[in-house]
Amino acid sequence: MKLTEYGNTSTQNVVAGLTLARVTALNHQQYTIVTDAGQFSAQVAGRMLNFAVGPEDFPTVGDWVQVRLPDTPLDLATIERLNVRNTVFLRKGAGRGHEAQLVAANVDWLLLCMSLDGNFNLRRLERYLAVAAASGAQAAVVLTKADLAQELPAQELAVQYIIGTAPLIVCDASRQDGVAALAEFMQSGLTYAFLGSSGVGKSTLINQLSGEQTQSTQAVRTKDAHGRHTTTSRQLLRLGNGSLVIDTPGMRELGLVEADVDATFSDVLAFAAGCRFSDCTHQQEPGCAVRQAVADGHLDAGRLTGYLQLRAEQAENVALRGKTRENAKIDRMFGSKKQMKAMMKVARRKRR
Ligand SMILES: Nc1nc2c(ncn2[C@@H]2O[C@H](COP(=O)(O)OP(=O)(O)OP(=O)(O)O)[C@@H](O)[C@H]2O)c(=O)[nH]1
Ligand SMILES: [Zn+2]
Repeated sequence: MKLTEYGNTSTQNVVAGLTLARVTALNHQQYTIVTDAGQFSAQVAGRMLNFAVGPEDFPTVGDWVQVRLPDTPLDLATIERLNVRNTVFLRKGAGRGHEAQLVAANVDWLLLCMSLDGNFNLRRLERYLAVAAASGAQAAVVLTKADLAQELPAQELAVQYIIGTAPLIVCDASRQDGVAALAEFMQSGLTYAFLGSSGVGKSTLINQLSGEQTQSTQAVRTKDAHGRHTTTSRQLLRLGNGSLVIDTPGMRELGLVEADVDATFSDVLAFAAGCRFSDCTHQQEPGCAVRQAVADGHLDAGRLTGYLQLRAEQAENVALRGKTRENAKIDRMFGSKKQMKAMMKVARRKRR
């Protein structure tokens, strides 16, 4: 095995005694890495754990890392350093927490998957595009289950309007050559991450792309409470054509963490330039050119709804993130907010 088969090797200097590696799998804090010397299980060095402030400080699938190799191949390698990322894809953690969750790093193309059946939703696609725009990776849209589409040409047109010049690939995995267009799109040496709601057919596409070749490295699958198969761990696979693929767990909902909403709504912004007030929220102000465009039929009302929704969510996130950061800083400096208050009390007493 050659590490160069696992992507365009990071150019960062490797510290003496350490070895360059790429993270190819992550399952419950257990890493799998590849190096020129082969594949190893790995753990994160204690030193890295101590200095980690947020989830971004931990390696994730796709990361380039520097490791200390074990004496025997059966022992764990130790990840000592995390190389600077070209791109990173974050999502809001599941549940009530606002912690960001790393999905994948050093991805060249995000393949935003949406099925053409009942799951088809343009507002959700806008959400994925906004997150993709902030990731640094390029985005392409993959429409799946074409065999179940009710009105394929109209759906394609609607998607094309939203994504502008981004590539659009339509797949029908129920047909023999249903993923041929996708296979042709994917280039050797580049890293692709499939993103999309649970059940849109990501794993099916990946299996068809890889054929028999990845049997031994198949993503770990477990049955969830409902007895459905769900992708639970993330894995970077090398396809026969040399391209690298990251399957990500299906998401019920993609929460915005880092997002570039404006980048996704150039049509809305173009109309907004004509609003009477430069800080127009396009909701009730007089002289709003965006609402006028909707009234005149020049702009789809759904676009404005999608834009306002994502903008509001983004604003809420920025505020929340500031708070989370502040708390993390306090914890780092004082151990906890309680300790900080106790120390401030002592300091005030001393000053008197
Ligand atoms: N009719 C039809 N069914 C498909 C197609 N592609 C996938 N399916 C079916 O859709 C279901 C879900 O497919 P998966 O590939 O497991 O979906 P996934 O996106 O990987 O789901 P998660 O692992 O939960 O994220 C399976 O029953 C597939 O057989 C398609 O092109 N046409
Ligand atoms: Zn306006």
